[in-house]
Amino acid sequence: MAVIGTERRFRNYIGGEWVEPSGGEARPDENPADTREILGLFPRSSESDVDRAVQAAAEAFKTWRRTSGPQRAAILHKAANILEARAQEVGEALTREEGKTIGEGVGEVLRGVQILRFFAGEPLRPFGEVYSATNPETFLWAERVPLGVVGVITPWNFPVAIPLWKLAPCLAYGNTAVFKPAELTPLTAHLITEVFIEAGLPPGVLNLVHGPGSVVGEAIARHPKVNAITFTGSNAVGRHLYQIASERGAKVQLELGGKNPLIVAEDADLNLAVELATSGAFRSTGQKCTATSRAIVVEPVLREFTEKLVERARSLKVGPGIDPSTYMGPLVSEERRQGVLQYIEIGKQEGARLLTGGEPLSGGEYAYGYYVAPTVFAEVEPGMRIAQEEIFGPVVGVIRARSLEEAIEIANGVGYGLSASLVTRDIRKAFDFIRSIEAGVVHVNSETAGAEPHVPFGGMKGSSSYSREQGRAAMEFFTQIKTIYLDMPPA
Ligand SMILES: NC(=O)C1=CN([C@@H]2O[C@H](COP(=O)(O)OP(=O)(O)OC[C@H]3O[C@@H](n4cnc5c(N)ncnc54)[C@H](OP(=O)(O)O)[C@@H]3O)[C@@H](O)[C@H]2O)C=CC1
Ligand SMILES: O=C(O)CCC(=O)C(=O)O
Repeated sequence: MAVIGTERRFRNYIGGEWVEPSGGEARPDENPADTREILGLFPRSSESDVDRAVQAAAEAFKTWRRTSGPQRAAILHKAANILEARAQEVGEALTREEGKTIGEGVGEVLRGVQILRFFAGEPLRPFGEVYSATNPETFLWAERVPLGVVGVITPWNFPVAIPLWKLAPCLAYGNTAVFKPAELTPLTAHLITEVFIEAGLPPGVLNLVHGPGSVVGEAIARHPKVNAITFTGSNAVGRHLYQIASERGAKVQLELGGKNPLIVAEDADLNLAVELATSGAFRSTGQKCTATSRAIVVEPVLREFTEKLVERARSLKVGPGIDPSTYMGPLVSEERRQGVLQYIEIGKQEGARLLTGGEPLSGGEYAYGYYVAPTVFAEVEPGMRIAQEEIFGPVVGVIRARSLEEAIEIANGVGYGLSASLVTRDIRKAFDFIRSIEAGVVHVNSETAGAEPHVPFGGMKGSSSYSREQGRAAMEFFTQIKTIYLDMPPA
């Protein structure tokens, strides 16, 4: 693979201009499939860069909030068309800097296009309600108005889709944004910003500040002029941000982790169940908050399901995501790889049986990448750490259940509640599951991962802060309600 070099220095985008950060520090953006490839150097910005971006966003808010819905809709539509035309290029950049396969990379960009198109429609839809007032001379209504400046802090695992499902509603409802992408995926953030600029977004409405979360993210969360924070990422950082931002009165939205179960009922189509478990556990190298990390299987089909799953996991082609025949790429970083390997050790020490995988892949085409083999554990007990904690890698644990009721109890016995799936042919079992499962996104006969852009997305329990993203539900977070009493002046 070609070494691109370190000559391409990128900048922040603030107040309608590409600007150098205040300090001179830069960070190389590497390809996790081949670390010899450096995609560019990105700013390690400071608090003063954040302040500059927030001031620009606050200034731009004064006019952006007064643009008409159709004007905002036109810009988002144009952004969708531009992104669609650049889907292959942006998808390739995504694969090169994050590691997922090219099919998933381009697919994610096209998902981003759908998200933009949905939210381009939002400013054209009703955004208020008219009431009858006690005084017949009073005109009384309540309308949704923007919040102001929103801090958008995003992770690396969906570096196009997640920023877009936050930025599109943020801007559609009349807010301005300070966008801080993950340090591991700055190039896709740069490309998204370019798309908005080309679509005609006025200066200051979207500001991009690269840099470490502990400096840039923290400064956004603490800034008194940032009215709201929308965050996706780890529980530890999410809870920390919630504390500091909500303490000063900012609105906060968190989308956090998951420990998502796929339950296999006795009557399930086992080939389907194995395919759903494989895709849910190993696509994107397991780095999805919606990934399947527990397969909870009822006893009569446990053995057959497990054998088939192991066989399927062993058959997967692991390699650089840019090769179209690859099923599973590398982990995003060495730190993440070590984190996953540590959990595999913990699983072994806890007494779970490692059936396949469990080791880093090295040599040959793996020599310069962060690869771990698709890993299946059996004899996982519900209380084990590998059955309770988010691993965020290509690891799935098979858990035995004596009945569907017990399977659902095990599924609910974790601190998370993002997504869950049941494989069954029995409609009664499906409804029992739908009613009793503690998850924000429920699937029957489909995998735990994936989300349509026009419907609410988010988790229960420790997986989110109750609010939902995407679809019309996004309006709840990105707007506030203004109630207006307009009395006719005396004649
Ligand atoms: N729910 C989900 O979709 C995701 C969950 N995770 C979970 O988190 C684990 C660790 O992943 P990681 O990428 O480190 O997740 P983080 O929560 O650390 O990162 C998410 C975003 O928050 C930023 N951030 C980090 N620290 C702070 C801070 N103190 N104040 C404000 N912003 C901050 C990060 O910046 P920076 O770029 O500097 O890291 C990044 O932009 C994963 O293993 C997984 O379990 C991770 C990604 C997505
Ligand atoms: O399953 C999906 O497509 C969305 C997953 C997600 O939001 C995440 O991993 O952060």
